[in-house]
Amino acid sequence: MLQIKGLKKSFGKREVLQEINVAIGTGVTGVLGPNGAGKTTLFRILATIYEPTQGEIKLDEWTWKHDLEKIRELCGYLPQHVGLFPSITVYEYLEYVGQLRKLTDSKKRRQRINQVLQEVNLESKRDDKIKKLSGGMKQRLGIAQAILHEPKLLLIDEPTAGLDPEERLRFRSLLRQQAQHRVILLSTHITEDVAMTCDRVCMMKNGHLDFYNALANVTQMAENKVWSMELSQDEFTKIRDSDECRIVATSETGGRLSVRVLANQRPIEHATPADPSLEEGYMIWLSEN
Ligand SMILES: Nc1ncnc2c1ncn2[C@@H]1O[C@H](COP(=O)(O)OP(=O)(O)OP(=O)(O)O)[C@@H](O)[C@H]1O
Repeated sequence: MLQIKGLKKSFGKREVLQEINVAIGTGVTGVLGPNGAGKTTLFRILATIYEPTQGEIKLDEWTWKHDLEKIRELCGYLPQHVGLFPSITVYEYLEYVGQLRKLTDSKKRRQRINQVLQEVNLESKRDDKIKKLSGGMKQRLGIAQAILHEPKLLLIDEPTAGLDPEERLRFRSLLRQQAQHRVILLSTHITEDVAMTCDRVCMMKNGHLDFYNALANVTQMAENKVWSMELSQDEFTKIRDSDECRIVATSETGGRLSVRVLANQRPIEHATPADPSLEEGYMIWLSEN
């Protein structure tokens, strides 16, 4: 269990994290938030790169204040931009990380590398130079370096940006496989990553964090606020320019526009209520926070 109490972080006079209080168990927890919300700052504190300005963090019985070395052993981190060495092979890189991570017994280290290569499906690439890997393969190697020492807390910062749909699916299923005995935090802007991968979700804005125990609680925020309708061009222009409505999807068939709109009131007489998505719940949360 990861417990964060009264966590604050300031850079100079700027308060970037404001009084974060949350307790997170095993499984994948999404951390959704727009640019600048404070997600990376939170992850860097958890990864022991930044020190908090105030507050307590605990993983099971270990604390960030008193057990820093132990926390470093228990924590795996895939940053937004992982520094892989292009001219060495996949295996050589994991050998290097294994030594940094104090896997000192060479036989056990070799076994663990082989096991992880299998888990992330990179066995056939083990002797390829890193520069030859695709973006998705590099992200999978990023996960491999983060889980090599079998961490209890796994921090993954925006992993699917720039991946093609197939690699994105593969990455999501890899994360799910890792979730059984670990606390995994997945930072992302992409609600679909959360919908497909996460057991629960936190939402961050301006350094403030709200925790939701089930994704359905976020989806529900858009209940009775999503409408679908067909519109003429004139009607479309009216709705688009209205302060009361926000168009979230549009498609065109035979000159008529099918539109999905977020609005507190029925935006036009023939609009029908629609089932909300996680993304729409998130958009409502963003507009209200
Ligand atoms: N080292 C630093 N010094 C000063 N300000 C910083 C520093 N690191 C981050 N910030 C500021 O803190 C705020 C939160 O940044 P952070 O990178 O944590 O957000 P984020 O949610 O990860 O955003 P993104 O999705 O764009 O990565 C931003 O306004 C950023 O400019």
